[in-house]
Amino acid sequence: MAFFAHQIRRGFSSSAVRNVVIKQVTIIGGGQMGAGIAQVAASTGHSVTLVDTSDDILKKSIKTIEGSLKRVVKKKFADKPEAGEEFIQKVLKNVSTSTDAGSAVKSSDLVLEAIVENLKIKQDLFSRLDKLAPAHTIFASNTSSLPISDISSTTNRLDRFGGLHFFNPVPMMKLVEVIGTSSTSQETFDSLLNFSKVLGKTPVSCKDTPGFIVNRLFVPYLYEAVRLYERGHGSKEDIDIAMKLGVGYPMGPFELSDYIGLDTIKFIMDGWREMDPDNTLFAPSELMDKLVAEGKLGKKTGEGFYKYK
Ligand SMILES: C[C@H](O)CC(=O)SCCNC(=O)CCNC(=O)[C@H](O)C(C)(C)COP(=O)(O)OP(=O)(O)OC[C@H]1O[C@@H](n2cnc3c(N)ncnc32)[C@H](O)[C@@H]1OP(=O)(O)O
Ligand SMILES: NC(=O)c1ccc[n+]([C@@H]2O[C@H](COP(=O)([O-])OP(=O)(O)OC[C@H]3O[C@@H](n4cnc5c(N)ncnc54)[C@H](O)[C@@H]3O)[C@@H](O)[C@H]2O)c1
Repeated sequence: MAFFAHQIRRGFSSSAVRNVVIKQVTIIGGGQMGAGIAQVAASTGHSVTLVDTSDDILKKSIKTIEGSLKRVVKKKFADKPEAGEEFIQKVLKNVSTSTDAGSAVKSSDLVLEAIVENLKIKQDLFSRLDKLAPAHTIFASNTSSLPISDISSTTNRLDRFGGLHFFNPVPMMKLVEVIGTSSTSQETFDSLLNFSKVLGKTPVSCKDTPGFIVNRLFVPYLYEAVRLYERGHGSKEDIDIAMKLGVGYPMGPFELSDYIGLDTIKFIMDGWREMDPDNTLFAPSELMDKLVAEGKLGKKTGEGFYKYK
């Protein structure tokens, strides 16, 4: 009876009664997050195909992975540089690239999407891949803020669909939020939890609620820092110093917003405000709107709250 109730809660489906051991991974989107996830998956022995829209972007993704691996081995193989170089080559061998997502998913146990934060584009991608991936393949999204149940709604594998939310920079941040919708099967959820552990991360279980755990607490904090600055209650520099030295955060809110990307943070907040316009935690910021409109998105464009050129 308990088993049955449990299956109903997670959405039982006969096609999902076993745990999938994830070996072959397709990651769609080779940007900040996709490249980082590919690196960590390849470093832990998975066979990874990284997919993006052009070979030029993918070349950049591999360069990013290489650069990050060099930082990792500098520590891990401090006394054995040759073993470090060997490790890098071994990891890079585990990563192949493709601009053809349809072919890449055909031999995948997991398809993890880290493309642009846009519901329609994510839905279209998964709807197309749903028809091409094997039945056992689990689909997951790395979305920061969109409901997983909205992204999965265009597929016929609701029981094999969940969220895997990584943190930036992926090689350094230990947390993964594993998100189950009301339709995600227990087997899929367990496979995603287990995959996160095999990557060397610590997973936490989340409901499919706005911002899951971290972003629901964290994004209003980033916005309040900007509003505090707009009210003239402190300089950007002092607010950053205060949060680093006062509560031990590794980066202040302005440094971190620039690091994540102001477009990403604004997109998250705009979406929540649309859902709940009277919630003062979701109030807009004129400065944030202005910077994003000017294309000053943070580190990735050379300027955000601070200049990086
Ligand atoms: C919005 C989304 O949905 C959710 C999110 O992702 S929210 C964002 C979450 N991320 C954070 O909060 C990041 C907060 N910042 C930090 O933890 C740290 O500042 C940081 C790890 C990014 C960098 O650390 P910091 O001490 O400031 O700088 P730095 O000295 O360059 O790096 C520290 C170590 O990390 C390593 N490192 C940093 N980035 C790395 C990367 N991308 N790859 C590999 N190694 C990296 C460095 O090599 C260095 O190693 P060392 O200690 O052996 O020298
Ligand atoms: N930046 C962060 O700190 C962070 C943290 C956690 C989660 N996320 C989420 O991860 C996702 C990716 O964010 P990012 O910061 O890596 O973005 P990014 O802009 O760095 O990378 C996105 C990549 O996806 C590619 N892409 C776009 N549409 C595609 C398609 N249809 N097929 C294949 N590739 C496509 C782009 O060319 C680009 O290389 C977003 O959903 C974001 O909300 C971001």
